[in-house]
Amino acid sequence: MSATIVFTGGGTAGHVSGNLVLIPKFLEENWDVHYIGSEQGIERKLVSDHKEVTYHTISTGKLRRYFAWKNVTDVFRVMKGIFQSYQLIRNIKPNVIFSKGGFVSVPVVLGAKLNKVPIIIHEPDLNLGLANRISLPFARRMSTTFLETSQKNAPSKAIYVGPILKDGFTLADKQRGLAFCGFTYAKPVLLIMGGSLGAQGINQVVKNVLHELVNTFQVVHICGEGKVDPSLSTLEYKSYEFVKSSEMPDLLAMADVVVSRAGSNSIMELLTLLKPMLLIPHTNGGSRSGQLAHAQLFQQAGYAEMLLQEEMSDQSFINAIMKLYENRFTYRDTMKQHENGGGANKVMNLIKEVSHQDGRVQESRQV
Ligand SMILES: CC(=O)N[C@H]1[C@@H](OP(=O)(O)OP(=O)(O)OC[C@H]2O[C@@H](n3ccc(=O)[nH]c3=O)[C@H](O)[C@@H]2O)O[C@H](CO)[C@@H](O)[C@@H]1O
Repeated sequence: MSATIVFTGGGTAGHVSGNLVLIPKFLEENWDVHYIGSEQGIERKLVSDHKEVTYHTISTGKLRRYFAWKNVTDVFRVMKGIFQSYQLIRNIKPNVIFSKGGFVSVPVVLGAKLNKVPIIIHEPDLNLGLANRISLPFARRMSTTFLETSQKNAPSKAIYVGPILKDGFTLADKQRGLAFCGFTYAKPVLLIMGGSLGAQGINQVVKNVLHELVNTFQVVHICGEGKVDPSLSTLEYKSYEFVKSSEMPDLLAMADVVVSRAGSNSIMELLTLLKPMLLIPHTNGGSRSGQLAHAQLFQQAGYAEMLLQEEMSDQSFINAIMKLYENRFTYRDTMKQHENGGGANKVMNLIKEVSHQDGRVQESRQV
């Protein structure tokens, strides 16, 4: 092994996806790759596809910005997680820790700091997430998906790299996407996705207006775990709980227009594939301002239309989709002017640079 890396991040797919892009690249270069995540979180399932990665679990608690009794018990769970991370990292002796954020990452970052292991965090959102806000003072560097984030937060540590996208996006294939859904070229395709955890509000409105949507489109809908309604399935409407990340690029390539939450990775993938998008930002809980800011930025740039969930009705949903479809070529032309490639390689170089600066790569070779 040339060196050892520990990845962390989880809670939603958005806090794992960049890691899933980087892991195969480090494995290819013979790094010893470990992941520290939670027992039940989505990260465990997603990372399990990579058999060469050693997955370690720690106790975690949710970071809430509001008062709840669970905050009290969660303090103890987080303390336990810090202790477990400290011991794990002391045994693994990694050269570097890479954190993609989410609440599971905080104990790992603190455990790394206590072991004096260099930490790099990646911030995928325009506004710093709570976990990364806590982690930033302990991190050596922070890579960012948005240029504005690197300019506004700790510019001496921050480096803009753009989104960490799967290589699959450059090879995405419309025909494979159509075959996956059993669709044809007869009608345009509308892809509806409610973020990696699904979106109940969007699912309900889709159900209400499906009969109208299929007059114009073939519709593929990613609903979230346990939310598929098999009684709605037809030749022109396919729904899935979650689509494997290896299959996602083909599904996006197949779409003529997309309705989506405004999670950072999703909107950057759509921008890369020049997909006109109707963004319905997540409006509950902590990430409210985060997704709203993304949607506003993309709307102002001319890449997207935005519809607020609290203002959404069956009719406004249909109207927004039809407007998007009618103006699809204008959105595409505007998106062509945006350049956001190469993020994964830039982060990889940063990780190697920090590992080497620290001198630990040479040390571990001698062992
Ligand atoms: C509710 C919430 O907290 N949302 C946050 C979460 O979003 P969320 O977890 O939805 O993350 P993103 O939209 O950023 O990314 C989702 C990723 O999952 C993939 N995918 C999605 C569906 C599917 O069936 N298969 C699949 O592979 C997408 O291609 C994408 O790569 O993390 C993002 C990144 O920090 C934030 O911007 C969001 O605000």
